[in-house]
Amino acid sequence: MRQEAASKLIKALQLIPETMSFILYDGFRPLQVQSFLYNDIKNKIRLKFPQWTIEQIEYETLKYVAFPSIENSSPSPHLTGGAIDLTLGDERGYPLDLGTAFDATEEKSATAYFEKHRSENEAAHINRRILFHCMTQAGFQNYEAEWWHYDYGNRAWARKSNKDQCLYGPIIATIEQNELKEYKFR
Ligand SMILES: C[C@@H](N)C(=O)N[C@H](C)C(=O)O
Repeated sequence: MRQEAASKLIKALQLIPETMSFILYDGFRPLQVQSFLYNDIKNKIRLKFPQWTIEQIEYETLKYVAFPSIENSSPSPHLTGGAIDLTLGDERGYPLDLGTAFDATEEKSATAYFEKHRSENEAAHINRRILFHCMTQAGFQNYEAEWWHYDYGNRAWARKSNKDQCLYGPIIATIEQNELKEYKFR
């Protein structure tokens, strides 16, 4: 992650109850990884809804994964180093119940789902609130379709925080044989 975004994450970690921990999934992603995820999730949605049109499949895909882009004007959030996917763990680092699996492409993944369906899963309702309040208090913005996705400094963050400008553009990384060879900030 970018340095300031990482500092904000440490701040959020200091706000969660002592009996909890953070489990980090994805921070910065190079374009190849974003492209892989985009195609993978699109295929899964195609298999789940074989009767859907291409437009419906693309619409649903874009709910759960950003279009892979290194354009200065519209980089995918994870390509900026300002996005983080995470969940809460217990004190030994075992994941707590947040209501769905990470990356589940379903209605229940929406952060506020349990606000209206509290009785379905009281623990997930409380855990999502804890994650949300600690992350937003530290300066992150949540992506409403995914309880695990938070942004700092990128375009999504700037838009939701009413800032005129974002802090981070894309990070252009060269990957060879699954290793990061070189990167530059934009
Ligand atoms: C794929 C999922 N973990 C994710 O990161 N989704 C958001 C929308 C993204 O791709 O930026």
